Amino acid sequence: MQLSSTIAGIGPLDADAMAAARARQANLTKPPGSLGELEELGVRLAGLAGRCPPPVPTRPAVAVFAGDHGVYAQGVTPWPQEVTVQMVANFLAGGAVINVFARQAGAEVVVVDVGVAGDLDPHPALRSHKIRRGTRDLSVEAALTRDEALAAIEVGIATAVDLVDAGADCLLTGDMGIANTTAAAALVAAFTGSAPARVTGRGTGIDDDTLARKTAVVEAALGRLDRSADPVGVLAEVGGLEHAALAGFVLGGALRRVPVILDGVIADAGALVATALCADAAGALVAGHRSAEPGGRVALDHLGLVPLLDLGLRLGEGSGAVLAQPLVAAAARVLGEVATFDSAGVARK
Ligand SMILES: Cc1cc2ncn([C@H]3O[C@H](COP(=O)(O)O)[C@@H](O)[C@H]3O)c2cc1C
Ligand SMILES: O=C(O)c1cccnc1
Repeated sequence: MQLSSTIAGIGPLDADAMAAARARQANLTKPPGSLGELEELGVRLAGLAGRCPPPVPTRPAVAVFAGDHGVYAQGVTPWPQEVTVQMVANFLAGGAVINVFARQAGAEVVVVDVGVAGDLDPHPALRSHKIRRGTRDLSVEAALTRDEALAAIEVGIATAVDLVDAGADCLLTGDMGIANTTAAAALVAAFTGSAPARVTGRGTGIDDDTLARKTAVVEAALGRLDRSADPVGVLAEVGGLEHAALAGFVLGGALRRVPVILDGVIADAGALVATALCADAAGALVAGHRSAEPGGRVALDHLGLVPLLDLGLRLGEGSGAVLAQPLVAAAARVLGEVATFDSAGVARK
């Protein structure tokens, strides 16, 4: 599905449904505001669905977008690049953390190859949309051409639309790609204007020397960036194929008006791209958790999102999004099922 027509189809949250949800929150048998962030989340879910009470999402689907990174060559991660392809096989075999958490939450898992450097055997849960075998090295040249970035965005849009049209009512972001926290840091710096040192973190667990090298790599990429570039131009210069696909996934979810629960820093970076392309896409976003990666916090602040969980997670794969999904369902369910003061005969002054 095309980016331009997708953006044109995304509208704002429904103000009437949100007003109805706020009024209803005030009449439910609880002190006003006592459910904290879940109350505002319920209001936003009503605005997204265009009705109050909003539907309770019961069929979550997580899409794990996988790709490799040319910047791996700069020594920014302690893990071998083959781990990307090996972990994709692990996802398909059902043995990774995301599979375990998805079984716990009753979520479907699909894996989307947008740019894994190695070959993958066909599998029913694998969608093969390889755009190229890994990006170019973002520290020395543009990671992607504009056409490659656009193609990856459109894979993400199509994945979201396809999952929703097949019955999913809540989309969860996932990622796999060794070295992808470097590209995520570069995107967060570019879209928020933050210094690379503030948004570059230890990823899978790097020592001080590697962190210094990783930060210098992000600085080099940012130094090359044309400040007048549009969001797709910025994405192509310093991003990754999975970040691009995640941006499209957010847009596709917003188009279909279902909540999109963000996982960690890779998804947060993708959401920055998506909202730069279409501000109204922000209405579909739910921050599943706050990643331990510093760029995650900066991105969520920029997006104005309050994370539902803050567990020090730094895995990716979609793990934090899947853990947060029951909270999103609970926020919707409250509006439909909690008794009102009148219906339950509970007094208030
Ligand atoms: C075994 C393993 C499983 C993972 N699952 C997610 N990631 C996460 O770590 C990677 C990013 O970190 P960095 O930028 O430091 O390489 C991504 O693949 C991300 O999804 C994993 C990483 C490893 C090693
Ligand atoms: O925030 C994340 O999703 C994350 C952090 C570190 C490594 N991989 C993913």
